[in-house]
Amino acid sequence: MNIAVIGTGYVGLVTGVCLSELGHRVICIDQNPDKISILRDGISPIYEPGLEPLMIDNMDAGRLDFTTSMEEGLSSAEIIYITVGTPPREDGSADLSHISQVADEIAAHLQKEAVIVIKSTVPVGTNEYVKNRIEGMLANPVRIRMVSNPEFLREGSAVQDTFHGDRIIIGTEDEESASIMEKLYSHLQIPVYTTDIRSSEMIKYASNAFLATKISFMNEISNVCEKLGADVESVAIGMGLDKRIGNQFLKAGIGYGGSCFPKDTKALMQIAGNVHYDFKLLKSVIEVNADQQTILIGKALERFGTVRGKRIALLGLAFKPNTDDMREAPSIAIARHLINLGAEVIGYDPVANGHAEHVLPVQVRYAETLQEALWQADVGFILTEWAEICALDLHQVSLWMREAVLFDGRNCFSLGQAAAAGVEYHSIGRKSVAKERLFV
Ligand SMILES: NC(=O)c1ccc[n+]([C@@H]2O[C@H](COP(=O)([O-])OP(=O)(O)OC[C@H]3O[C@@H](n4cnc5c(N)ncnc54)[C@H](O)[C@@H]3O)[C@@H](O)[C@H]2O)c1
Ligand SMILES: O=c1ccn([C@@H]2O[C@H](COP(=O)(O)OP(=O)(O)O[C@H]3O[C@H](CO)[C@@H](O)[C@H](O)[C@H]3O)[C@@H](O)[C@H]2O)c(=O)[nH]1
Repeated sequence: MNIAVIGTGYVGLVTGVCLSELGHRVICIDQNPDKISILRDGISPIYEPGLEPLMIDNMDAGRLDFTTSMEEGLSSAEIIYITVGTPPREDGSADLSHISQVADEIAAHLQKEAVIVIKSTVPVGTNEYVKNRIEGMLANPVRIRMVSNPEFLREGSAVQDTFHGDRIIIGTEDEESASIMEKLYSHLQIPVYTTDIRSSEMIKYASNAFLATKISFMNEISNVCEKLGADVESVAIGMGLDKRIGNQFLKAGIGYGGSCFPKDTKALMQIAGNVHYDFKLLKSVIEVNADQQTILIGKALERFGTVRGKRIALLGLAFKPNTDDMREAPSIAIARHLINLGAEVIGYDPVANGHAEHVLPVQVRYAETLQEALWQADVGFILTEWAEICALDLHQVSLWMREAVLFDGRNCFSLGQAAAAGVEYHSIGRKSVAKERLFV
């Protein structure tokens, strides 16, 4: 089929590339000319494992193209995906200005009947709003069909998730659109669940809010574990053996970050508030997460009294491993806090240093390697569980650092590893390790 994808961010680019890999002819449209020019040169503007080679293969096969022109992009499209951003506004509600702008452009340039698929995460009722907006402004009187098809990919494993996701959700009001979409995805061995549009829009927010709840719940459990001398890693394993609970998303840490959970939980609060519903549980999930993001600083202050003048290495800056995305990364709040407290901060991330420079305080310096970051540091904060960080030889670390005190926000190491290496090690929901012994 001929497909146009509007927006070439994490979702749009991955969607466009994967659909072309399935044999469809895809043109990706973005208003950012720099992005389109990079893409045309066969370079992915985002770090996403496996994406760039797949993109190049499909460009070479003549199935994938990029443009800034809506007119060109929409000229032969049978299916139009909307994948532009829906960032948070000041009050937490979703900013739909990019969606509205795209609706206007579709109305101006659409020349023949098309299925319009909203993949962006949008508040309940947005598909209806977009349909009315386009129909109200159509330059040519053609039929449009709306489909809500929320995206569930995770950054860092986006290509894998697209080809092997748990489910595809299709929200539509007519059977023909449902069968067009089912046919489109028929090469993927992924269960398809078709429902009405409003429920489909809600499934996306409910799913993210539920996963965020799991994380905040485990973070609170970890805080209680610390006070009682229990080990949150063991607790999570024991809980996860119950199939009703499941063993995923039980990892305690320094809170969830990224472009989705923080934004979508706040948006769902607003969506509920708009219909006069006070979503108390979700409010707590958000509050717990805000506190958890800076929990390592509390631990450091408890240990040292002050961090003024201490040289602190932040290991991992992106919000999770295998991505360069810094949106709502816990490292942002942590770096700001440490700088305000008078610490000297040096950051290291295998791929996100460049992006971090734009969002972390200017006082933060950057290292090219883990060794450079840890060299003569008083304290190390582990913020992202990159494989390279979890593979560190702690004995070696103790030789590089001045004081060899680690605060691990991702529980990358076992307590035995830390004790054997002779580092002082404080992690999440577990006993601390003194240089010679374990202590509570
Ligand atoms: N990032 C994720 O992992 C993820 C996963 C699932 C769902 N989502 C949702 O998908 C949507 C997109 O997220 P993202 O992370 O890909 O966003 P992004 O910010 O990375 O990309 C959005 C792209 O849209 C382009 N754009 C904006 N307005 C445009 C216009 N009028 N015409 C053409 N292009 C335009 C921007 O230039 C940008 O390249 C959001 O609603 C998000 O919540 C994101
Ligand atoms: O047990 C866990 C799992 C995750 N996290 C944190 O939660 C955040 C989000 O992680 P993850 O869900 O893996 O990454 P995202 O790319 O943000 O993906 C989420 O957000 C996307 C955008 O909506 C959805 O499409 C995905 O299904 C959903 O998992 C990260 O900061 C993780 O460190 C934890 O703290 N503990």
